[in-house]
Amino acid sequence: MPHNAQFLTDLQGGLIVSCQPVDDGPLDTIPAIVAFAQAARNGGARALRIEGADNVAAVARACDLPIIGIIKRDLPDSAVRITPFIDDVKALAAAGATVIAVDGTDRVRPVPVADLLAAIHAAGALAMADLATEAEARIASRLGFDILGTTMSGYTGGPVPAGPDLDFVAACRRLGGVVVAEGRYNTPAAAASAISAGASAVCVGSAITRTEHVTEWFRIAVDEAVSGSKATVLALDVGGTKTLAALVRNGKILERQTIKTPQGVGTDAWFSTIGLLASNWRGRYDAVGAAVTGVVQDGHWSALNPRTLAIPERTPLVQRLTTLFDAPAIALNDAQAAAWGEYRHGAGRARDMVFVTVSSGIGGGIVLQGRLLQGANGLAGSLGQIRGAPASERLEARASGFGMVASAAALGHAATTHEIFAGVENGLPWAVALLDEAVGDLAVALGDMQRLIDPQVVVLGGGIGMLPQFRDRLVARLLLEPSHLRPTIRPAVLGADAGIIGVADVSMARAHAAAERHSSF
Ligand SMILES: CC(=O)N[C@H](C=O)[C@@H](O)[C@H](O)[C@H](O)COP(=O)(O)O
Repeated sequence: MPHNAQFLTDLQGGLIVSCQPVDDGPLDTIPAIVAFAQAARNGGARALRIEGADNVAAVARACDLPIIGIIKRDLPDSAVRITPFIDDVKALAAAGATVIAVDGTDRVRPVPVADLLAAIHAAGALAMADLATEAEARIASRLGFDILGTTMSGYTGGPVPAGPDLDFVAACRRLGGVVVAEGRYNTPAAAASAISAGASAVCVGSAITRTEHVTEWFRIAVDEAVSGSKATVLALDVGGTKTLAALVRNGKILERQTIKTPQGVGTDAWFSTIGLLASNWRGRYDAVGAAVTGVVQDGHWSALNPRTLAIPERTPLVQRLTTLFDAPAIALNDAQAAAWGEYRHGAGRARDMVFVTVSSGIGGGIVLQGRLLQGANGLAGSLGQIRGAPASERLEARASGFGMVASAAALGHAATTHEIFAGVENGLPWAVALLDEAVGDLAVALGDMQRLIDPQVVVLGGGIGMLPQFRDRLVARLLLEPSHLRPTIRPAVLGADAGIIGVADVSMARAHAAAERHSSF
């Protein structure tokens, strides 16, 4: 193993291979990780990035390359995942890591970054900071980290960008020291561009050791070539107040328009308004997907909560959309669609996940073993509809935006949700008590849901669910659950786009399946 200072010199201009297979996938085993490490060495990698103390120890025994060690944890009360604890640092050092990387982002964390850095140096290892912004890089550099890594850029909120963050590499370069470009260097050309942008070394993971991801990249390219234009979806998200229409291709929104959802105009007028919304996109899409508030069963749409949107019982939505847009159409409940969107392109990339949206109402969606559950009647995942006890009202009537506004009114406060949250911010006791009660109700429901479905992650979205005031309180309440029964909450990353991205994905998959059934080979 090279001496530390020598390692930093040797790393200049080198390729680091991150051997982190897809979690729980068939290659997520110690022998496979060791094999990846040896293969990377044979291919000319200068160093390895390995997750988990056991994996680091096994790779250190079998391969003579220096190791950047990390431990990833999903914490209930912090979004920080990479090496959050001093004990993690000690375990990695004992396992043989030359460098130990920690999340260096400016987020709520269990142990200050400076303490982790001191522990790494005390253990005789080099320290790498995994960063997302220039401000964080400046702090990490000042603290004395040996390596600045661009690892976290694009992963601290919002949709993950398609390409790497070369500007951030250049910004780190300007700070001086050793810079590792990491994150979405998915092609040799992208890795080379990192060096041109000023990186000392490039770390590549998914493109080399996540076979599932690479397969998917190829599969999408082949699908597009096979189906030609069969890849653009006109996606609609019909909510109680707003309707969003977009052209979506492979999880990316190409163009979008929003209108106020037509209310009380009758079904025919309603459909012609929706038709007009997309009239200038005619000929540019091959399939249609609608994510709608309410229940969709066999292509028929019914209101679950007529207060949100009054539509006639069993409106033949799919048939009307097919005729209106002259393209194959599908429809899904909006929360189910958003669940699929977050699962495929957002924060829910786990085998089993539940999506919960808290906004004016409460909705949910369940993805188990990679399949979206719709249920026999289209109701699967309708968390807002559960009662909990015979005399109880639905959860939605208590813990949603509508519910909180009604509770405030019952207490004599005519307040909007916005005003309730402002009241919480200003410490008004009635507002704080009301929010705590809503959060308490949701925490019980999520605890019960965890017992029933046992997902790996629960992605929390919706205008209210995304508010830190709401999420932090919910996470704190869930800490009262025993750890093995406690949901792991992750903030949604697709925001208001989750529904259209999800429904477009399902619509595209159905269009491909139909094309395959009709193809002649
Ligand atoms: C954000 C985060 O947690 N990144 C992780 C850090 O270890 C890994 O999941 C990445 O695979 C690694 O950074 C390499 O990046 P890419 O797989 O894009 O080549």
